[in-house]
Amino acid sequence: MSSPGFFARVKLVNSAHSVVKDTDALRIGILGAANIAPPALIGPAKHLRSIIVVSVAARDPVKAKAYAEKNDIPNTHASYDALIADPEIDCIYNPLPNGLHYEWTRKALEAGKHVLLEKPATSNEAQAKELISLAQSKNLVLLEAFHYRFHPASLKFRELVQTHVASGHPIQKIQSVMAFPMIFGKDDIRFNLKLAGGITMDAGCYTINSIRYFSGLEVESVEAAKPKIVSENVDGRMEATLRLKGGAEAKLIASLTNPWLSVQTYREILPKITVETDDKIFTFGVFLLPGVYHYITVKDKATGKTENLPKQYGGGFSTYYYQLEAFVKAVKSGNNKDVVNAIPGWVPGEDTVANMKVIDAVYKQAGMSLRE
Ligand SMILES: NC(=O)C1=CN([C@@H]2O[C@H](COP(=O)(O)OP(=O)(O)OC[C@H]3O[C@@H](n4cnc5c(N)ncnc54)[C@H](OP(=O)(O)O)[C@@H]3O)[C@@H](O)[C@H]2O)C=CC1
Ligand SMILES: O=C1OC[C@@H](O)[C@H](O)[C@H]1O
Repeated sequence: MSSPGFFARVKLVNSAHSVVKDTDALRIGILGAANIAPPALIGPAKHLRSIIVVSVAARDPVKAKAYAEKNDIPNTHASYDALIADPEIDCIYNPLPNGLHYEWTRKALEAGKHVLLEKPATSNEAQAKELISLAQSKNLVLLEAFHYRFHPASLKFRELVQTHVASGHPIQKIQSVMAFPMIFGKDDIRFNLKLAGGITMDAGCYTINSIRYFSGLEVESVEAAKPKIVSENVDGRMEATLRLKGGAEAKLIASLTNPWLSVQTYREILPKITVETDDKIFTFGVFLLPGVYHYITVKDKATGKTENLPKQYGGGFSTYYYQLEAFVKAVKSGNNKDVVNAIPGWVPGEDTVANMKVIDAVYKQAGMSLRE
């Protein structure tokens, strides 16, 4: 497949030309008229024959209708409960605020629906455990939307690191950064404690997930956690040091409060993961949205030379497209474990629980209370 150029990629990842749908296409409904749904679900679904976005429910039915019209969604439901209860719907997309993930995902699973659930999965580890075991007991797919993992560039970077590790070079250090200035207002759900806000939940969940995913190592302990508190028990920036099993040190920086026009913003604006072994430093820049742009470099510590690897744009689709394709495959397989576990980038239930466990541990280490 040839790779499109930068502007073609930006256009493609945002484009929404519709393909003809399969007669047995999955039918998915959206909980809430959320901002993330158009790029994360509605657009990508238009490219896929095997899934149709059939409805959206909002707390205000007028808002749901306007959203449906704007996004070419054929139907609306008068409430979240009504959407979940609809027997014509196979799957639910849950992009509600973090603090509502558990309640509405549980309801959807209880109603027999497969769920694509926005990150972070729940407010804390205990809730994640409950949801995962409920999904397993009902043989339903529950996927936490760590979309970046499914993109060809992420798969390539992981393979690169893992191959080097397997050749006798264990990871010594790893760092993941996702730090932006104040792009959301103070009233945003991300800073609302009642809705399980906080930066460790928001950008932090990606940094933790990427450390675990690319290293293939679990977190042994959280050794330090330094928050910048923006309101009671809400972190606007978090820096933490983790110890991974086997001894490697991991650092995360997550922020949504970097000062505009500062050196800090300049240094941290691009999400970046760096993995260091005894002899090499692997870097994956813009690992979160590699469909738009990314770079992968390998620096040889002895010679100081840096190799720039070919970019992996594939067909130029977004991370969300690849994620949705994986979700559909899992559901279509009947949640067959052999199929699901072989999907590159898949986020197994235990992975979701492990990620929430680290978020809890960061909050504990920072002297903050867990989200509820
Ligand atoms: N995967 C990704 O790249 C991204 C993921 N996210 C995740 O998606 C989720 C939603 O984020 P985002 O789309 O930016 O958020 P929005 O604020 O745009 O949407 C959240 C939706 O939740 C509904 N809602 C229900 N109860 C409340 C309440 N008490 N207060 C506020 N909203 C409520 C609203 O729906 P209604 O229409 O019913 O009023 C609203 O549309 C978060 O969990 C976030 O972490 C966010 C951005 C990127
Ligand atoms: O991808 C993202 O970028 C910005 C964040 O605040 C958001 O919630 C996250 O999912």
